[in-house]
Amino acid sequence: MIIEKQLEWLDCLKEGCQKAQKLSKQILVSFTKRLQETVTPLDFFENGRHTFRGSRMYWSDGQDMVLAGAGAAATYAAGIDNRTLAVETAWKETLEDALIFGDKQVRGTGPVLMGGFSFDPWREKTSLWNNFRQNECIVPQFLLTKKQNNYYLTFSALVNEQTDIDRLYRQMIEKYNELTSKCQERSDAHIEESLNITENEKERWLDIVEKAVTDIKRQAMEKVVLSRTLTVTRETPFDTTEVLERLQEKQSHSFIFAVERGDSAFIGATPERLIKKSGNQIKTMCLAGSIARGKTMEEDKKLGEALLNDEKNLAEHQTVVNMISDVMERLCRSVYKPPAPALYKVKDVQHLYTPISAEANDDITLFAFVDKLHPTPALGGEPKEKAVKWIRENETYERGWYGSPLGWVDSRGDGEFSVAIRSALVKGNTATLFVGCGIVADSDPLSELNETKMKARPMITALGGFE
Ligand SMILES: C=C(O[C@@H]1C=C(C(=O)O)C=C[C@H]1O)C(=O)O
Repeated sequence: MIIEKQLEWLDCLKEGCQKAQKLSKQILVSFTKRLQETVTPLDFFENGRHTFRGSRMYWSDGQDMVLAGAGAAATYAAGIDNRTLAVETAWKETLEDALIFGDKQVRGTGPVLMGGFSFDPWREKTSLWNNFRQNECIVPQFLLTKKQNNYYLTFSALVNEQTDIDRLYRQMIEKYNELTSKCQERSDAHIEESLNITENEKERWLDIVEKAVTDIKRQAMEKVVLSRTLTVTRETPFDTTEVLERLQEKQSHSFIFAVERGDSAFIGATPERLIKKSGNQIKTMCLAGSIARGKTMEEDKKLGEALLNDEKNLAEHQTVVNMISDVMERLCRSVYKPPAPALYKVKDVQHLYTPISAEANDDITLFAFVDKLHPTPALGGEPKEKAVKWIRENETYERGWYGSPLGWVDSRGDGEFSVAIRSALVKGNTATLFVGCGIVADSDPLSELNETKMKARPMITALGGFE
């Protein structure tokens, strides 16, 4: 521990308290320092196991950025109507008077809002997701940002005129020491145990797919994405860090995430980006249309080629391209997309993929993109409102945060939201896995069922099954 750095955080808190007195309001104070001695994001996450259980979050972009948050300095949730913009407005109000110290140039440092939104706020809540609000973004009290090989730690706190600064400071330094201490070897702790896998309401799901096909043929809608759940149990409780570690090991190029609330954790490794914003530079992607990976390179290539030429999958994909392009044309200039989809290969599955880049019009925020894009027809359908209503009325379980925007935004407005698929909600010794697929006029229920089985494999592996 470097003494001068500790004193800097104390000074920041004192300044925050003075400003809170002057303005008679709560002030968000944050302080970022570059870490000389590194603690990996997974160690940081694991170190928070006792003190921060239920308020930890992990998010990796699968490239060069990992964020790990512990504790909540501030929490933002909103009702059903205009929820994305309501969270954004509250966040902007906080930022107006926030005191931000330390290095301000690095993306994903300083006060960062991390969290997500449920798939459909109008869907009735069930006990499955009882630990998760419809939407919730938090500014972590401690945020570890790994950017390439640089590590930054951001402290954040809300202070008011009454805050006992010395006490808060002492408590935070104690927790900081705990979070950044050397982690014991975890791999020994891995539990090899057999899993019990149940496919829930399989027959009923096949009927729902058939009903969707009938409605699509009647032209009630063009496409709808239907999902189902599998329940995976074992004798002993699942361990969030262990699952994250396996995802990180086997699917390091996907967005890897974990959000803990109460004694539940929503975990996954998704290939799908909803939106990334750096300054005015925007990146999004259309990912729809799926086939298995081959057992040999040759088979893999053949399957890929079949997918690239399959009319049903191309049509499913095009629906997504049309909708996302339309949103991009409205909110951006210089929209670029390749003329035809390419393949995106992940563990066990390959997809049709069209990346889109653009330059955002001035004043268009990351939240505005989230608001307009979610759900794309890769997770909802087309037309959006009809498909989401159809899902609400016909799917037999609550999606909760599955298929929803999950990510972060910093005080500069930069950030990224992934689409939370290939995921599971883990609670004790039970994991609920979510898998879905796009249904169009010529969908065959049994092939769709097989597609969802294939999509469940990576998560089952991460829970300790298969391999
Ligand atoms: C809905 C899921 O995946 C989505 C549906 C796809 C499809 O229908 O081909 C492909 C990728 C995702 O956009 C899921 O994995 O649960």
